Amino acid sequence: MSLLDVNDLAVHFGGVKAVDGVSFSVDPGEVFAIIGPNGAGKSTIFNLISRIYEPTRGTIRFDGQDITGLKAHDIAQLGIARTFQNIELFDHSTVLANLLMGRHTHKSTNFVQDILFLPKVRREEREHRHRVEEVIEFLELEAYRNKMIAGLPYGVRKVVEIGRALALGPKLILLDEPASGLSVEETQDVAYWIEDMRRDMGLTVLMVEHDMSLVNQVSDRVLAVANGKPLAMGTPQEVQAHPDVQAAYLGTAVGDAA
Ligand SMILES: Nc1ncnc2c1ncn2[C@@H]1O[C@H](COP(=O)(O)OP(=O)(O)OP(=O)(O)O)[C@@H](O)[C@H]1O
Repeated sequence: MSLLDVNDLAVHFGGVKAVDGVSFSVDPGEVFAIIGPNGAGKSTIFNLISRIYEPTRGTIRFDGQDITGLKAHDIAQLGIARTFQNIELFDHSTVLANLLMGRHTHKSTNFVQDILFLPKVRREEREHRHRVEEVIEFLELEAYRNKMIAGLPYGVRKVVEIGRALALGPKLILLDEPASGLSVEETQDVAYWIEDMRRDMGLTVLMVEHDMSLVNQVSDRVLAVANGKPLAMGTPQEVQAHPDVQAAYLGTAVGDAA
C-alpha cells in the first residue's frame, strides 16, 4: 500500500490554476521527486499536502487515512514533516532550541504540569532531548548546537531546517528545494543524508528540486509538472527524456531552469 496518495489535486487562485489535476502515489521507503520549471506549481503541491492551502478539488490520503480536511498541526502529528524553500527558523534562538521546537507537536503535558515539572514532564523532556541529540549527531551539527541561527552560514541553516523536520520523528519528510543555494559539496552531503534517512531511519522522502544531479542520484521516481499539470512520471531518466518535459524546459537543459 502507498504511504501517500494524491488524487486529482487542484487549487485555483482566482483565474490562476496553480495545480490542476495532479495525481501520484509515494510508496513507503521511496524517494520521490517533483520537478518542473519556475511557477509550475511544485511548492503549491507541498502547501496542499501540508494543509496550508485548501484544495479546490481532489483528495490526499496518508497512511490509509483521508487527510484532505485536516489542519497542518494534525498532519504533523500523523507523521508528515516539511522544510521550506525560504528557510523558516527562529533566527535569535540556538540550533538546539530550534530543533527542540520541532518536537513541540508531540507535547502531551499541559501548562500546570509543566510549571510543576511533574515526572511526566521530565520524561517527555528527556525523550525530546534524546531525539534531538540523535538528529544533531546524524546531521553532524555538534559544533553548532549552541550557536544562534542568525550567525550561521546559509548551508548550515539549511541543514538545521532539515534537522527541525527530522526532530519531529516523521514517517514522511517533504523537502522543498533542499539543494537550492548550496555548493556542489554541500549538495552532495544532502544526497548522502537523503540516502541515510531512507536506509537508517526508514523514512519516505518527497522532494521538490531543480538540481537534476541530486534528483538523479537519490530519486526512485520523478513527477514532472508544468503550468500546474502533470507532464510525465517515471524514473529520472524516463522523465528527462520525455518530449513534453523537454518542451517545457525549451531553451534550457532540464534542471537548469531555476
Ligand atoms: N497564494 C497564492 N495566491 C495566488 N497565486 C499563487 C499562490 N501560490 C502560488 N500561486 C501561483 O501559483 C503558481 C505556481 O506557483 P508555485 O510557487 O507552486 O511554483 P513552483 O513550481 O514552486 O515555482 P518555483 O520553482 O519558482 O518555486 C504561480 O503562478 C504562482 O504565482
